[in-house]
Amino acid sequence: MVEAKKLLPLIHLELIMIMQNTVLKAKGITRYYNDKKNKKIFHAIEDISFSVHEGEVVSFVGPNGAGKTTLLKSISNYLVPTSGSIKIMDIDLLKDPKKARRKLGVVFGGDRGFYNNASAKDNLEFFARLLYVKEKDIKINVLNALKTVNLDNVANKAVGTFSKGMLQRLHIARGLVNNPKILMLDEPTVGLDIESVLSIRHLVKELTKKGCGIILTSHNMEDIETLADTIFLIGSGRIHYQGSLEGVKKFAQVDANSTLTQAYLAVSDELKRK
Ligand SMILES: Nc1ncnc2c1ncn2[C@@H]1O[C@H](COP(=O)(O)OP(=O)(O)OP(=O)(O)O)[C@@H](O)[C@H]1O
Repeated sequence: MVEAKKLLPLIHLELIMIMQNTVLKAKGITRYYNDKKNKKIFHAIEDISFSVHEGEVVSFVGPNGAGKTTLLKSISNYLVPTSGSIKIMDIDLLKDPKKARRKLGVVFGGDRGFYNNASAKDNLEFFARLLYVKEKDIKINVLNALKTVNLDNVANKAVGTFSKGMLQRLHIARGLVNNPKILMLDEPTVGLDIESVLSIRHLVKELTKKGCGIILTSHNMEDIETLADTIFLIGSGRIHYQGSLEGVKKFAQVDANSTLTQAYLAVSDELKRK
């Protein structure tokens, strides 16, 4: 029989390998906007490169207008970057968006986005078809997504009867119907009561255990503190720092017991500078 002691380094190595599998690689992402009023070109994001690995949660933190939305829209195929490359599981998003999109889940959340008179199951089946999920996989994918977010018991209920927390979990299920390797979660806890917030955070952790890479945006710093493995400080369209929560605190030169909010406030002026 193999001793547990000998197995431990192997398990550790396996964990490191899981972390090393890249699910998204963005290189040199730049996006200009045509500022017609002032007759000039405005650089919203400039030369941004980063990777997301299996089971990793990454978050972008920065002031209003830093370029977060532009970046997220670029890497989720809602906006074409002016230059740069984005690979999702080695598929080029810009050259083969339809194929790359199959590996990607995008969750915007909010009160809208579903047909209120239709059931949760029918809504998700509809969105699965829009995402080109194969017809033979639709029913099982939808059921699995509903189970993951703990809504399988209300699969046949009309979405209009759902609470805010249930609706938010349904949004996440919608993002999961194509079994994505990477999930983008935009403000997943906004407007929720504390129990729902905790259930969403728990859900995010469960998804990472299954190997899903997650890009999380949130104005709730506690979400980021509890969930993010890697934090990107973004300002004026550039990444100023990338690292762990501890790393961010060191970068901001705040006490190790400080919160992310305190660390952020210590560098927010610097982030706003051009
Ligand atoms: N369609 C557009 N045309 C011109 N400028 C734009 C456009 N969209 C965004 N911008 C500008 O690009 C910059 C980055 O905007 P973006 O929305 O990406 O920032 P953000 O970090 O998401 O901000 P917020 O936290 O307020 O949502 C801002 O200065 C914004 O005014």
